[in-house]
Amino acid sequence: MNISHIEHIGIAVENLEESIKYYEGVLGLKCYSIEEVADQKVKTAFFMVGQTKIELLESTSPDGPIGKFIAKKGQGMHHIAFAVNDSTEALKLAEERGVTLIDKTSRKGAEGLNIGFLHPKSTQGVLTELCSKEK
Ligand SMILES: C[C@@H](C(=O)O)C(=O)SCCNC(=O)CCNC(=O)[C@H](O)C(C)(C)COP(=O)(O)OP(=O)(O)OC[C@H]1O[C@@H](n2cnc3c(N)ncnc32)[C@H](O)[C@@H]1OP(=O)(O)O
Repeated sequence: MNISHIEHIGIAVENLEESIKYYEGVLGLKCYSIEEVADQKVKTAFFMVGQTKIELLESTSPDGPIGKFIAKKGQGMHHIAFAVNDSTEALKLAEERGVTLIDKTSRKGAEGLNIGFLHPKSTQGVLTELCSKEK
């Protein structure tokens, strides 16, 4: 699997602008990027914390994964993302080790990374993302 570090922690929020005010105004972090990822029906905002990022996720549609998550559970921690060398290889390995995949192969996520998700029902309750840089 070769996980090198926690790439980011994904947090579902109702309103990106309001949440950015908290992360900047209270915690003193700096939002360095806002990006829409149409494929995932989200708008993201990123903050660097050491080597790890916080990724805020606002839904752009009620039927997207974040829209559905917030409707059921409200705002809060949504997923953990690990940096790996090759996300498609890591997905394959996870499947061989008995994990149910959401994505069979990688797709494009924020910041141009190749990403894929493991189903929380087979990862001890935590939605898990594997991501790697384009080689
Ligand atoms: C931009 C990109 C990036 O980083 O670059 C992103 O982050 S995109 C971030 C947004 N995209 C994604 O999350 C894509 C992957 N997610 C998905 O495909 C979906 O959200 C699923 C995780 C499969 C959930 O699907 P859906 O909402 O249709 O099903 P559901 O609500 O019935 O959930 C099925 C079961 O999983 C649980 N469940 C749902 N979301 C969960 C989460 N975030 N963490 C832990 N458990 C979770 C539910 O409680 C439920 O358990 P019970 O059966 O016990 O009630």
